[in-house]
Amino acid sequence: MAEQLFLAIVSCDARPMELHCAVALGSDYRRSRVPMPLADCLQPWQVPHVFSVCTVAILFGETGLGKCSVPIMSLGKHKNTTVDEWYQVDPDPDLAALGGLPSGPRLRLVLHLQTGEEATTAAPKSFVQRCTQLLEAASPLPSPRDLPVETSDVQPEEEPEEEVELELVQSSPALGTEVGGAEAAEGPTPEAAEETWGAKAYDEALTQLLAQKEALEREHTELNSFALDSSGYPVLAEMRAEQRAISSSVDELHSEVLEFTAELKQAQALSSTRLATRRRLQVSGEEVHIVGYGSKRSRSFHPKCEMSCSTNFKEEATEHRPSQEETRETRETVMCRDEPMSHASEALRQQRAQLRREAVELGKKLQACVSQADALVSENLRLRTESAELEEAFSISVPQTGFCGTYDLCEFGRDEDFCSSSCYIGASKGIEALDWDTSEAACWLGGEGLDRWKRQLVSVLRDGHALLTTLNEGVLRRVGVPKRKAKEVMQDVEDLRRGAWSQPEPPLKEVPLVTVAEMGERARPGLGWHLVLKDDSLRSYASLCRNAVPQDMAWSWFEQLRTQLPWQDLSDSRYQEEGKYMPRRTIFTVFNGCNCTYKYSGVAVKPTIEPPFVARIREYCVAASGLATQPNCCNINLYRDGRDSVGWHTDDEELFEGGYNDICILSLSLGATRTFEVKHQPGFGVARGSHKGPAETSFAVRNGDLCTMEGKFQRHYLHAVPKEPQVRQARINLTWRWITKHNQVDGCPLCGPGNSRAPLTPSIC
Ligand SMILES: O=C(O)CCC(=O)C(=O)O
Ligand SMILES: [Fe+2]
Repeated sequence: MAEQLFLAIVSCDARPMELHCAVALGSDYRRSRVPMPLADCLQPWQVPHVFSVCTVAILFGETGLGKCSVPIMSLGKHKNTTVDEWYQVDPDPDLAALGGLPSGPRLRLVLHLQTGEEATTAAPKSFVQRCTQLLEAASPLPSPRDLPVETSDVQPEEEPEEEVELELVQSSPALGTEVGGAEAAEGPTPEAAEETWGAKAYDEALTQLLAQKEALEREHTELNSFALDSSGYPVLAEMRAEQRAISSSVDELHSEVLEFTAELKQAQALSSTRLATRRRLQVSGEEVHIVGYGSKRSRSFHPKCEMSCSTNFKEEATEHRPSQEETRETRETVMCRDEPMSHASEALRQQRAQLRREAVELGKKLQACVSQADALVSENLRLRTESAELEEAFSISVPQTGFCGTYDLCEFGRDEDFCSSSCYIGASKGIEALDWDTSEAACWLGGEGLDRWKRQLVSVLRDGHALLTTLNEGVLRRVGVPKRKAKEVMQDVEDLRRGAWSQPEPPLKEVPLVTVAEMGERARPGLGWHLVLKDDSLRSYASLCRNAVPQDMAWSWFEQLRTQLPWQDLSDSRYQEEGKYMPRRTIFTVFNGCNCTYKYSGVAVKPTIEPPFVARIREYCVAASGLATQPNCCNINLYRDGRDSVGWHTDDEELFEGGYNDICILSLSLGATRTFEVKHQPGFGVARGSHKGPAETSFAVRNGDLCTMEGKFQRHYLHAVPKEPQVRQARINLTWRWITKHNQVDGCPLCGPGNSRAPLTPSIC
């Protein structure tokens, strides 16, 4: 449906001489005089979007005095009617900063939002009449009879002249209004306006302000030259000292983490030596058993077994077993008995269990350190931002003293951007190093065995983020670790993770997070955003807004998406029989140059460039949620009927970094009503079968509903849309996400250090 705006600037109660205006709506921009000549008022403005804002700036020559904004939404209730209104002008910050203007002037605008299938480019009669009346009074104009005005209005019957709705806002006495003729009867007295805002007085004030501005700029330049000696700015120096102190605390914490991981490594080494011994002993034990029961296999047991036992084990084994002499004397008897063996292996089992408990404890401590380091890093970031702002204000170039920005190359050989913006010596650094330098990692292996490699790995993973989240068997195999060894390492790592996983997340007051329920309520008050899951200890939230999209619009989007998208049938190589497909159809859209493939549980969904009509749906939904930035990809599912579904899963893929960062996923439901189910993660590293079990929270998702999964939801919770065979209609679901770690393997052009950090809260994502 076409929408166009007619706009006239009738007067400005600041009333200096030679006022001009600049008007912008969407990509259209025009300049004119104040008051606007009628010919300019009759040029319609195409309204690009219901959320567009028309901005009117007032200029004195080239100097901006201020501007006012008219959201198109605010004219929605006055469609096809002429509105005459005074708007407050926000003073230009440069002028306001000089403290010169007591308050902003106001603009008198005549507005007419014209809609309807037959909207023409001709100005509506009521608008033309009103403008002519006011503009003639404000300044000499060409006769309207000379201008190309179409005589028939858009809806002449529905909108007869007498019923024209005019809304007049009364001017404040302080500002007054300068109008003549017919207008004078509607506004405050012209005398009052003259007293306060005479043109002459205004011009003088402006000249004074400009002189004041120049003087301040001179002073500013002088201050800057003085400020080159940073000791002149104790605040800045203090902040630098604080920043240095925090940096060294972060360093201390890292060393602590390194100590913990080294301790763990030692424990692992001890445990694997003992395990190996036990295995050898078990083999020998079996042989004893076989010989004792008269098997034909008659390899000797003692010498071989004893030789292969470590000194360590020998000591333990002798506590439980007869001496060699005794054994020789009673060989037949002893060979029939396996109690000593089972005692020894029981002791080893207990030791192993003890070691695992210790690993869990170490994991907890590690997580506590990681959280503390997180909080310090945020504090550091805050201070850095503040000091950067101060520096910018004073234009001081003081050499950096922290660990950011001082290196040309970071320790992984990346350029300084990689560690400059926050020097987050954490997840991204360790993980990136691992992903990007696999040949380096393989070289560490270099014949020296896994222990050597593990030592290097631990030092690469530094603060433990990657160790806790992204290290998996695949990564180990990629750098050449043999399958069995990779499994062993992962078992230990998962003990560590279990310990860490049970730890609470950092409190909100330390690392703040704003939910979409709050942002949506702020952006669209009364739309109905509320929380359906609030778990502060796990920083996990879900927000819901019923009917965020009006029913008609939602159904028409549903039909458009269903019929126009190139839906794909995916086969999950891990869980699907050959030739069978996942129980839903899918498409993964990307934009802004991203080229990442979406990979999850054995499926690789190639990206499709987001079609323009999907972009419009996205913009609408993001605006309704109050999110500050646009997501850059969307997973779209088509559930053909209630037999289609998605099983328990978490969207913690590396692309979104949701396994360890606060992230946000925004979801729109269209078509049939289905149930959305949520439950806690059973624990990291636990086999998939344990995803069985009932939902803990569930709610219906209906046509036009928006909902979210936020914070660490993807780390701690699972979600699903179960089969509901009674549902006959189709449903489409769009989940918008923010890719923060673009995939190098796919050759995504956005891959690189600058894109590697995940948003910490949805408000800055
Ligand atoms: O259909 C839904 O509501 C959920 C879809 C989902 O979880 C996903 O696409 O990852
Ligand atoms: Fe999901």
